[in-house]
Amino acid sequence: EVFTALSDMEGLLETESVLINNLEGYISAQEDRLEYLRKKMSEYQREHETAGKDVSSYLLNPINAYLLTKRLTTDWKEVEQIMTDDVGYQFTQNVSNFRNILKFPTDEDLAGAANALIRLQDTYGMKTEDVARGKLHGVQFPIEMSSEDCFEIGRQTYINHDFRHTIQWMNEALKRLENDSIIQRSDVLEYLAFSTFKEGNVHEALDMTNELLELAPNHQRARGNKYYYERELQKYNQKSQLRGDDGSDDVIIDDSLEFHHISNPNNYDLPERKLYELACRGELRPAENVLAQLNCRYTDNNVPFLKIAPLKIEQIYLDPYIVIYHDVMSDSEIETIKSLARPKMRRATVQNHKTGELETAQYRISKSAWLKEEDHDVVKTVVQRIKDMTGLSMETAEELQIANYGIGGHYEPHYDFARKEETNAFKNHEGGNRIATVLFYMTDVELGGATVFPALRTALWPKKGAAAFWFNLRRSGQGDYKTRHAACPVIVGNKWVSNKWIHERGQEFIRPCALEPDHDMEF
Ligand SMILES: O=C(O)CCC(=O)C(=O)O
Ligand SMILES: [Fe+2]
Repeated sequence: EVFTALSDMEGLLETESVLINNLEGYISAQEDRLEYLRKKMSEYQREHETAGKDVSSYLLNPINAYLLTKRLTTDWKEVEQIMTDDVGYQFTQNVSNFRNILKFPTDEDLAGAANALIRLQDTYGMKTEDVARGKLHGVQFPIEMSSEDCFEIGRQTYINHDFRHTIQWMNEALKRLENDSIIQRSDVLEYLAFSTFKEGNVHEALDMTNELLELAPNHQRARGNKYYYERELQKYNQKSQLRGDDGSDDVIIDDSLEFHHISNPNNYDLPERKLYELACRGELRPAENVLAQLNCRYTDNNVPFLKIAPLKIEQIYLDPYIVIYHDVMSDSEIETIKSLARPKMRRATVQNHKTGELETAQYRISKSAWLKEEDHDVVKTVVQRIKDMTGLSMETAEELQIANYGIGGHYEPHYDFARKEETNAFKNHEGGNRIATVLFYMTDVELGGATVFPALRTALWPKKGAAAFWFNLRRSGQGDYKTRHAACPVIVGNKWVSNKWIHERGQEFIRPCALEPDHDMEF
């Protein structure tokens, strides 16, 4: 699939330009053909008119007699031939050939891309109307979706049984419907009515179905539905008469409600999902007393090389310890790493908690690749730099992982360390658990795509050349549950990151563990 990484979607524009050229060729072949027929027609018309002025004398001339006969035999056969000629054949043949040599998205890609839009809408609380008008998270882009575009998203959410979004998108499709639209008002109404019913509003579903039946009186499914909705309403009314109310209020789902429901960011008891969303939107910050202790500084870690170019460290959080190192990967290193990774990129997998198997999942959408130090000197240099930055041993660290996120690409809240209950935990990894994570940002991201720590109310915004570093384990060796973090969906931009997971073994004398469990010392 191509939708999981932006780097893979670039080829699609090339495909499109080839298809446009082919269509252009087809149209001009058709035009040539019509042009030829039009010329023939006026010739015949002219002759025919001349003949019609004086029929008998026209035919008295043997040449005219011959020409008329010829027109009605060979000439008309030729016209017939041209009319039945399959000009399209060569061009459709071309398209079949393109399918073998050019990159095409699949139905799965279409579903993935539509789901990505819905995910963005939910995470960032964007109104359907705004998205359809090209307004994303407050930024206006020169895009206007057509009725068909909205209908297609609605169809996708319908397939996913997501009736709430189906209603929203079908309503947008309805608003945009024009006389020359490919889809019919009745098509939209059918989806809209059924989803409205599924969301509990039977009255409205019935009204829509009646409207649909006015447009298409013989619509069999609509007739069936109408009967069904009426029966449902009857049953409901009978029940409410028994209860003694007037039965006129069925459940109304107001989809505008969710957008007016604003979580108060100062509420410290929000569920993780809300914290995650607010952090992704840039609406959360740590408490003042946490922020007050932070600083930015230069350090050389006593590494000779860093004395010349000291590290710029920005503290983000103290417990757990999270920092950003600025300017630790150069543009040329980034380019080299991207080109080494590109041919190896595969859809990112996650480990199944129970079976330990690697599998793809909706909650992690990106493509990734692994690079070894032997692959290129630049990888070796970068790993050495991580060692200098962190002072930690790279002996038991994993290879460098490179990831690219597509539109809507994300990684929902997770821990980088393995938990005790996990079957195939890194506990079995000879290097022990993942003590720390280094995450290099290899691009800026125009909109969205932050790395967030919901429990810490903290968001890190991708900045090309910078790297985030945090400890996943407490000094006791126990996993630090406050390090749960996520990659927010990318709204606009191409997010490339690379990370190095550093393991416990080899760090014993560098970051000694505390004697008492969970009693943390200053780092
Ligand atoms: O890409 C990000 O911002 C975070 C990625 C991450 O957490 C991971 O790959 O484990
Ligand atoms: Fe992670």
